[in-house]
Amino acid sequence: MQENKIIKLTVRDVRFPTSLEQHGSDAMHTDPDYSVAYVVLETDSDAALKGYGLTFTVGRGTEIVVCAVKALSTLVVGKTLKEIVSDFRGFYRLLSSDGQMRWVGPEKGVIQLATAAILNAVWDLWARVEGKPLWKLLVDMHLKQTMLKEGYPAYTTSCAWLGYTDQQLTQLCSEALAQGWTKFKVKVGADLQDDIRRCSLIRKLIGPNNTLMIDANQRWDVNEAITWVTKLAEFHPLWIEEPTCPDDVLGHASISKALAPLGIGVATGEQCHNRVMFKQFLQAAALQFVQIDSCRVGSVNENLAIILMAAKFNVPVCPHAGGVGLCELVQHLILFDYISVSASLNNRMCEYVDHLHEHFESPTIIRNAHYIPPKDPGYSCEMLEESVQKHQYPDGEVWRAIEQQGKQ
Ligand SMILES: C[C@H](O)[C@@H](O)[C@@H](O)[C@H](O)C(=O)O
Ligand SMILES: [Mg+2]
Repeated sequence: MQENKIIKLTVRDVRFPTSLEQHGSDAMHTDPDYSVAYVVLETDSDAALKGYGLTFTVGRGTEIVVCAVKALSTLVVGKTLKEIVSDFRGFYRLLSSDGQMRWVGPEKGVIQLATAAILNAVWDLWARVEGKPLWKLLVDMHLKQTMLKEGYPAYTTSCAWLGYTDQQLTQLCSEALAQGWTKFKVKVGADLQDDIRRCSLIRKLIGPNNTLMIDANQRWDVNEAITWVTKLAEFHPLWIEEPTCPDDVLGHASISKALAPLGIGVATGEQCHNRVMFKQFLQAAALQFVQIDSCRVGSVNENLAIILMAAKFNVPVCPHAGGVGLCELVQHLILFDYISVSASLNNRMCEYVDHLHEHFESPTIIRNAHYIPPKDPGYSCEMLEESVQKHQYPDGEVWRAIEQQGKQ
């Protein structure tokens, strides 16, 4: 391998005004502008190879993540890729345990999101240097024919965001059924009567045999979660996602225990800040579905540890995706899980949200409700330069236009 010295890191604040149409809305995030802190690593390689990385965040929070990435950048610039990957564990610890930065984590919150964006770019660079898509770099073995032929099963969250009307829900759900989707997630948690109406509507539309999941985005207390979900049990959801505070391990365990007789599992992970939290959730039997996220924890490194722990506890991994770029990235990890770890599709699926893929150089390919394994080298993080420029906050043309409208 050439040395590939990293000579520059740039990070940009890229936001999409999704809140204008209530895309992505839920019980806690009523006006999310889907955003990324977008990192590009430049190298001195002959081919001027670059690594692209990102982390997903929402609206104004992006500027804090960008700031954290800048603060970490000195730990990366000047290093060679060879140096990094020959002691990746050491490099991971350098980023996550820097003596002057770890106080603001450690390994959680903004600093961890920033670590994820940088490490995602390093993984992307490495996979590009090897000329392979990341999942192949990880499995580095003969391909499983089923994945190539059929892809990895996906579920959709795009039909039933909390801010969507019943009419929108009906239309999107009917379209999705026609496209072959069989697994659907509905946002719940703001108003019980609304939830009953929406779940009943979607259950009627999808029929008794398709799969339904519900997601409360941390809206309830523990007892409230149990009572509320019990009232939705008649719609037979497979799981309740993020029923309560994402840090409340024992609370999740109580909810899991109470809902088990109803055949409803607990899913969580999109805001689970590190592998130690996942370990506790698994040890306490506090979740029945592990929702890894490509941008919340310390990139591929930490997700591999979580995938292996989930296998040890025999709990299926069903990644969180959507946002900006989360589907693009996490598909690599779930392919690795299937090919090298779980070798099972039982109760397993990967989230898919039909938004913002057009801004990526190698957007996800979905066929018949399955993720088709990506073939382009890298970790699928690279965004279209035009999209980045247009959405860069606050000077990109999209944001300038919105500001103008606000003034009129
Ligand atoms: C603010 C976001 O859209 C969340 O609602 C979203 O990540 C969600 O929890 C999901 O499971 O996709
Ligand atoms: Mg969720």
